[in-house]
Amino acid sequence: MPTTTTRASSSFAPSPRSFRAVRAVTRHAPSARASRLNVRASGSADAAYDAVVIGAGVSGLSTAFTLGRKSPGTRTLVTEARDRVGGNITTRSENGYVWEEGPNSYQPGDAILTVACDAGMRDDILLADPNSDRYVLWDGELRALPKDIPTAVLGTFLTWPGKIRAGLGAIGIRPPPPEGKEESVKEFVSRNLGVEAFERLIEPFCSGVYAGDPAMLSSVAATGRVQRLEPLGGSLVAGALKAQKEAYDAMKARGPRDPRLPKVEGQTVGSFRGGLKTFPEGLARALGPEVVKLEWKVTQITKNADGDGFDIAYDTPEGAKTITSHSVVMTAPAYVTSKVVEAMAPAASAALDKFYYPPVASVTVSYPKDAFRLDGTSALPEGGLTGFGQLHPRSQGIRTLGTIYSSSLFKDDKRQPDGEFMILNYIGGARDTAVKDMTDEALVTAIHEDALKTILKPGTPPPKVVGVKVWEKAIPQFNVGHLDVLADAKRGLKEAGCDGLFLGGNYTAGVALGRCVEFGVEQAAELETYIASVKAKELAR
Ligand SMILES: Cc1cc2nc3c(=O)[nH]c(=O)nc-3n(C[C@H](O)[C@H](O)[C@H](O)COP(=O)(O)OP(=O)(O)OC[C@H]3O[C@@H](n4cnc5c(N)ncnc54)[C@H](O)[C@@H]3O)c2cc1C
Ligand SMILES: C=Cc1c2[nH]c(c1C)Cc1[nH]c(c(CCC(=O)O)c1C)Cc1[nH]c(c(C)c1CCC(=O)O)Cc1[nH]c(c(C)c1C=C)C2
Repeated sequence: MPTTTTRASSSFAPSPRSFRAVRAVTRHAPSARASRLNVRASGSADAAYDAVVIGAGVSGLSTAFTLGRKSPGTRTLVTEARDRVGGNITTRSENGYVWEEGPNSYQPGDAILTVACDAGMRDDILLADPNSDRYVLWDGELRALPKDIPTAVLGTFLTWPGKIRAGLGAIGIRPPPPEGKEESVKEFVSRNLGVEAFERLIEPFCSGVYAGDPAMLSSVAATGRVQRLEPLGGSLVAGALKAQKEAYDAMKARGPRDPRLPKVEGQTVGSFRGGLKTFPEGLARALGPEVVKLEWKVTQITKNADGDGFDIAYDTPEGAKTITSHSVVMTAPAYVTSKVVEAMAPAASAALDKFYYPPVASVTVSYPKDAFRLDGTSALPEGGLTGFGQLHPRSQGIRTLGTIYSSSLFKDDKRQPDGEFMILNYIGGARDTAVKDMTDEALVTAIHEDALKTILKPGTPPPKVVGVKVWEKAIPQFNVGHLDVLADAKRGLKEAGCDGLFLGGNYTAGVALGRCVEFGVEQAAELETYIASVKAKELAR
């Protein structure tokens, strides 16, 4: 029997409590509403807030936290539809297990580490063993992804013809980029590095980051840091050298690294003591309950009658409310934002509705430590697996996209009972959307049968089920055309006169947690400038 199962989409499912609230309330006419807001002596409605951030995932919380630190006087509110903060970050704990239902770790860039230190979480940061291997299944064998160029050249990950093709392509001996055409990841990588490198290295990477289809993902939008190397240097190698120089110069210009930040080595990834949710909960605590409002579900945003901001309508546990703000940062998913701006900015709404979020199920199970085969991966002295996890290219006959070795990743933070080893399996994605209709039992059977083919000893009985979560709309796909659609959405807002409404969140920033935080920090600076300009105009009136 499962320890726990949850089935919910990443979109907000209203609680029975908020349904009751919606039915009970009589909506206020605009004139009555104005009387509930700050009213100036002149009688016009004053904006109650300088900035309202919608969504208390990492993007929204990082924006609000940074804004609060940079401009403490700013009247800021964060509103969240669910009864908890974190958004996709959902760490669960029960019966001696601590497990992640959404993201499992982050790349420890300076932005996320700095925000964590600023919010008092320095001692909670966990960094995994920098040598943790990522394995890719190929021809029945789990092969460690090469960590550097010498390992890629000397190792067995690619065949000799594959290595030669990739090497020649990387130095620029390959077909030129097509003029005026946005390439998919599959087209870009196959052209630059050859089909073998694409199939063995990049196709599984697209699963392990987007649960996506590399024939649909855009090379410029989904792998921008790699894609830009070709135009930067004329080839991937020349571009990488130039990018390295740029990064070195930028580092020198920034000055010495903040001494509070932990040293980041090799391929390490990060988490927090007690799981990833420690981070959003710590940010929400630092902001305080007056700033972070839970179960406040935005239903509509309109421009306010005075033209100096927005009216934001909510369903809340206390009934319907409308507040006003000079600026709004929308970090809810694109399909939510599309609905709430529809009346005010129909063209932006239509663009936002185009972003695609496929379903992904995360299935966490636990086996006795000695259930694992010790070939393919190295063994802990007492059994079990070491490393980060494994990915399964679609061509290899395994339905599960990949498996995280949860018990090996952050060993110092005990997350399962003694004698057991817990793994987190992701299944579904853009090329297997049927997972959203599978029962929890069918999902567990699917991942167990796959694990028997790769890491379990033959005959291992079914696992203890720790938790099953189906994300019906999991990760936005940065598919071909993504950047154009995003530009259309921004243009639609501008043309509808919505200056002061900013689009944020993972479909704008990038899907990595670290990137969402970095974007939140950047957005806070943009907001600060915008609010200052609104206040200057007010003073001049
Ligand atoms: C299964 C899975 C695995 C992942 N693995 C990783 C990983 O290992 N590493 C990594 O870096 N990233 C990973 N990601 C991606 C990462 O988790 C997300 O990109 C990131 O958490 C997005 O944060 P966000 O704040 O932009 O959006 P969200 O987390 O989606 O936050 C948006 C918030 O808006 C709220 N909201 C929605 N509607 C309304 C409304 N009407 N009114 C008010 N609020 C509303 C939502 O409830 C939510 O809290 C994974 C994602 C998934 C789904
Ligand atoms: C199989 C499904 C998924 C797994 N993780 C994700 C999905 C959809 C989501 C995800 N994973 C990573 C990121 C952030 C990327 C970043 O730039 O920081 C996201 C959104 C990190 C990541 N995970 C894997 C790789 C190769 C990367 C890139 C950076 C790094 O090397 O750390 C590998 C990997 N992901 C998953 C598994 C099972 C796996 C195994 C090796 C699950």
